[in-house]
Amino acid sequence: MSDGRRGERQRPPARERSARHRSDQRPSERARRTDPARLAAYTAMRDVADGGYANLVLPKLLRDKKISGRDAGFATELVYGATRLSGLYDRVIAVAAGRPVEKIDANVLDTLRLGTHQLLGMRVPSHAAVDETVALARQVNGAGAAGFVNAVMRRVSERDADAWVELVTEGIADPVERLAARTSHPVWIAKALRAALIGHGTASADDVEASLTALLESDNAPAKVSLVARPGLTTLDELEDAGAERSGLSPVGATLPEGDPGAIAAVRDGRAAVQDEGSQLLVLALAAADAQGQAATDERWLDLCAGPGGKAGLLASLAIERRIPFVANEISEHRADLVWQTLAAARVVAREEDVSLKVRHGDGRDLGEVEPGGFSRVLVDAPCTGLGALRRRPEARWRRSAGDVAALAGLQRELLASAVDATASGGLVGYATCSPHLNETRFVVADLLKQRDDVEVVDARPWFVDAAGHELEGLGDGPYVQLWPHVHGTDAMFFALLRKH
Ligand SMILES: C[S@@+](CC[C@H](N)C(=O)[O-])C[C@H]1O[C@@H](n2cnc3c(N)ncnc32)[C@H](O)[C@@H]1O
Repeated sequence: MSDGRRGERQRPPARERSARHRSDQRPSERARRTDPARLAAYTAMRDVADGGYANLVLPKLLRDKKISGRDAGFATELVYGATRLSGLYDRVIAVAAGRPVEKIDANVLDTLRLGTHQLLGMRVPSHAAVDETVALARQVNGAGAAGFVNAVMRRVSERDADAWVELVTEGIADPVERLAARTSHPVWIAKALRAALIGHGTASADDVEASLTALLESDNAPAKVSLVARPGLTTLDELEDAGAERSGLSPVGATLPEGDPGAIAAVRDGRAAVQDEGSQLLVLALAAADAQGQAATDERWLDLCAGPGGKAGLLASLAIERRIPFVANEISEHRADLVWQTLAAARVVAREEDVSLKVRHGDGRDLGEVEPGGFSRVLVDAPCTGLGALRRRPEARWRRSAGDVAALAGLQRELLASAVDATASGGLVGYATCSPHLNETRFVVADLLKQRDDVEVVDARPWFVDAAGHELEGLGDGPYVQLWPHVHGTDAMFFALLRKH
């Protein structure tokens, strides 16, 4: 369970409140409204239920409501925690309410999830969690619902988190299903991650349970905010001056211990960005690896599916430093616009240095035909399920389905084949996903190798070490690199390096 941050704010001392039962309170007191942070958290939960993304809707809400500092942190933990752990909390709520959660109004259920997270996942004192949740329910769900919420919350507060987890999972016989329930993951994801840990050689079938437990638990822990200092555009010193700390993992990476990254000037104007360090390392590795033949003498780089432009931002700055032309391609017009904006600072420098930097709006599957052999290095950061970044996207695990893996399979293979076609002899293709799922990673590359003999796999591990500038633990037996949150502290990025003959 994640750490909470606070108890009560703007409230009378606990002694005064706990001395009286709620039914003894004056009506005016009973009608008290909840605080802005909890209200914003509830609003964000409802927006997410309507299809929004927590990492987009919540920051906007907090800005609009002028909620900042500790209150913003509290609201964020509430929304992220209650969303991630909603699978587990729904089991708890069902027992406490004496009815399946499907029989509870969806608005009321979100209120209960927020309250349950305060009780079981944060350090909010029980009486504050119950009182504030009832106040929230009265405000947003109505007086009738508030009575029900009060009863359920009181029942939830009777046990601690460990006791509840034990109670709601003790009847599940299958160990992976039980672990999935304990860590609030859909069973299909727990099974796919288990297969990935074994299939990538990170764990053996005999000892996979410990790794799987650590991996699933890492999905429930807030990810640190990682920044990239785009070379030639800013420096780690500038980020340090703005409060970031050098990370030690990526040579261009830093961690922001607190505060809004958007408040940092270098981030605001695109010289730095928020970027997972696994993503940084794979871009640096692709740029460092040795191209051969024509590709080595006539460099031109391509990011085949670049939107919204995180990796393109780093690739472009490296390309400009080496005076190498760079193209970022993206199929979605909106996301191609985002790439254009992401590259704003790089575009200025590219113009000054007279280096070609282009954003192309089009289908990457066509590029191999449109520009056969036209590039020395091609990055395919393929559309994927994102199962390696669940800690950053709290709602993602509940939105994805096993069918998504199959639905993306054809596109991933076509993009990789097109990338190989677009690569010059001796050139390199980097195939990356932010998912460790075997069907999106190794099996995509294996299918390519079965179908063509003009490409070979290069061991990516030495280039990661070269890129990092220090040894990296847990890179496995190669030739692919699979990073893990519980091992490397990064998203579970997969990277395959291929050389065209
Ligand atoms: C995983 S994201 C890329 C993330 C990006 N590299 C970054 O670091 O910000 C995959 C991107 O591929 C794009 N995409 C999907 N199908 C595509 C296609 N046929 N051709 C080009 N891009 C495509 C998606 O719109 C999405 O922006």
